[in-house]
Amino acid sequence: MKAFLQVDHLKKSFKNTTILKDISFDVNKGEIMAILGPNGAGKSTTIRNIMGIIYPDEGNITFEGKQQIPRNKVGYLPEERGLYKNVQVMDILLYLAELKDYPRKKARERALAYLKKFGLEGKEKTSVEELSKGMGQKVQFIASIIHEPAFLILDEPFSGLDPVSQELFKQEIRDLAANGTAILLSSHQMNLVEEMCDRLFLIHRGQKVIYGKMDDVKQEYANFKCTIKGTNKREDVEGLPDVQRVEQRDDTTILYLTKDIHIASWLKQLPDQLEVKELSIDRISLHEIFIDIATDQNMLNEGEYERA
Ligand SMILES: Nc1ncnc2c1ncn2[C@@H]1O[C@H](COP(=O)(O)OP(=O)(O)OP(=O)(O)O)[C@@H](O)[C@H]1O
Repeated sequence: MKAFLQVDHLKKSFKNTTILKDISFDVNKGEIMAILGPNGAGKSTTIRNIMGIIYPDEGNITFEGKQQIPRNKVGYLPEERGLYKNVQVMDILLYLAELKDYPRKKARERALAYLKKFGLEGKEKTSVEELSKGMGQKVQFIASIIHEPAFLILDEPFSGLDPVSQELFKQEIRDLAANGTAILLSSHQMNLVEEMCDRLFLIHRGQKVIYGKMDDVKQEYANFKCTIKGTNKREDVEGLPDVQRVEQRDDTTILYLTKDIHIASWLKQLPDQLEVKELSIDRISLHEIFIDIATDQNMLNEGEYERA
């Protein structure tokens, strides 16, 4: 796959504080790449560097091999929402398309089609300030893709959307990638990231922690967990083989298991005195992997992971 965006050894400090320490990743054409990390990790700072809003202290950012950002080929849904308020929906969409040198007639056609798709048919003449939060977000999303960008940055695209609208956005983002758009997506909604993204780049305190294909990351980090309903003492389960961590709440015990264990064999050796009203085996989710990293639990202490 060909990279549209290449970020190499990005470093950025504000005053005397280093915010980004040697960040490198790329985004290929036709893929959805997630940039993830706890609050304050440096995601928006990375995106602002890519967009040329701020400049890196060190490092290189290239678009199809060139240093200059090809503004007309880039779409950006920023974290800070806000379109001009006192303007009609169609006018703002056409204005933004014009800024990208996109033909007016095509822009109007696309705007109408997207407004219809997102349930905003007939809102062309509505003033932006009269839109609800979710409606405003839909218009801003349309604004970011009206000019058919080859590279799209979406910062928290799902916030404030109802479940139906989330599905619409999900499908649209997938379709854009399927048509060759390179997409960099930042979101705290791990379930959506897990479903949608091809690769992920996870930063913590301005440094890379995980960079790789979603499937490989899950394979590497999504260990099994065993959830048991029943009254069991912590000390009775803590000593069981291959148990890395135990969580207990009321009569539920969750045993986080070590990597690469054989589940059938592990189940066979559970002691007879264990009270089991219900038992389930699952792989931990990206959400749980994220929490482990954000709270500095053991998982990644053995080193970094890269398999992009
Ligand atoms: N203009 C600035 N001046 C000084 N510090 C800044 C500036 N912008 C960001 N920072 C700091 O850089 C760090 C990273 O911020 P950033 O906004 O990139 O995080 P983020 O990963 O996008 O977080 P969130 O998930 O909360 O949006 C934070 O500690 C923040 O306080």
